[in-house]
Amino acid sequence: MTESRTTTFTNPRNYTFPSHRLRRTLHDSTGTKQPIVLVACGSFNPITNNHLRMYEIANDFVRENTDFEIVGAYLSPVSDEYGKPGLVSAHHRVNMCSLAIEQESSWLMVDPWEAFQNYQRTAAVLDHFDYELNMVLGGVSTPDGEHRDVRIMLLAGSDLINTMSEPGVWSHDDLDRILGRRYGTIVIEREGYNVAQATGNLSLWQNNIYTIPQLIQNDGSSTKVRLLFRRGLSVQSSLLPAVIEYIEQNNLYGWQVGSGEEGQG
Ligand SMILES: Nc1ncnc2c1ncn2[C@@H]1O[C@H](COP(=O)(O)OP(=O)(O)OP(=O)(O)O)[C@@H](O)[C@H]1O
Ligand SMILES: NC(=O)c1ccc[n+]([C@@H]2O[C@H](COP(=O)(O)O)[C@@H](O)[C@H]2O)c1
Repeated sequence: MTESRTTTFTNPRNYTFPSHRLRRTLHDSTGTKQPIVLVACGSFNPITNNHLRMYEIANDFVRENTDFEIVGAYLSPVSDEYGKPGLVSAHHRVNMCSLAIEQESSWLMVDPWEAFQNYQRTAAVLDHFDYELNMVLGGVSTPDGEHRDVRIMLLAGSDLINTMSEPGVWSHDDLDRILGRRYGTIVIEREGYNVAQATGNLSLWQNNIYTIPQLIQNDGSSTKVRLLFRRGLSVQSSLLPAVIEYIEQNNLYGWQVGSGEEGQG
């Protein structure tokens, strides 16, 4: 790769890049697979079973349809400075993500890098992963001991990719970085956001956009879960038990007059 790498980053205090579940040696012995790491950026307010399901869907898709091999996968909760109405503190959102993956997953990791500092654009987040994985850790190896750089890929729902065609939300330079040859995206169809429509204006980068139609549609969202909480209704099928317990113990998402959330959903 000839593009230059960003190498200057501000880390939160006491930050360590999580790599305990990263696979450092490829399974593939044919030499044809490209190692990739999945990174989903978002509010995770709170993390839902649908967020976790995204990784399963992507894993099946990658195995069956691509020459990629997934060596790691991360959730990257957004900074409090993102300022979305109803966003609970990064501390709670990171804790909920950690509890969820501890309980449910053997391969996902939570990276608190963007959560615990100023707002970082998604392109900068992917640059941070590229730097940590390829410059600091030195990428991964083939079974024969050959070095391979890891390709970072944004894992996203089609609603997020749809915003890439909205004027003023993403800069052309950032889109070129995220969807260019170095990175790329795996897009999971989300009800109400047809994948072809969501990616229609991004044809410049079509070779690096992998779209996955959903076999079983699921219109769940964190917004809907917050609404259920406020109304005192059951959330058992949307969240993991450890996440529900955490929310109750910390009294999150309760009805608050003037929170700006009333009536959304
Ligand atoms: N049901 C779903 N199907 C497909 N993708 C999803 C689903 N829920 C969340 N995602 C994706 O997960 C990523 C992080 O999402 P985010 O935390 O913003 O969830 P959200 O449910 O959209 O949140 P909110 O309702 O608070 O706006 C985004 O790429 C989003 O598209
Ligand atoms: N220009 C950008 O980098 C840009 C624009 C819009 C959203 N995003 C990211 O997409 C995610 C969106 O999350 P929500 O769906 O919860 O709003 C966040 O991680 C946010 O940082 C990035």
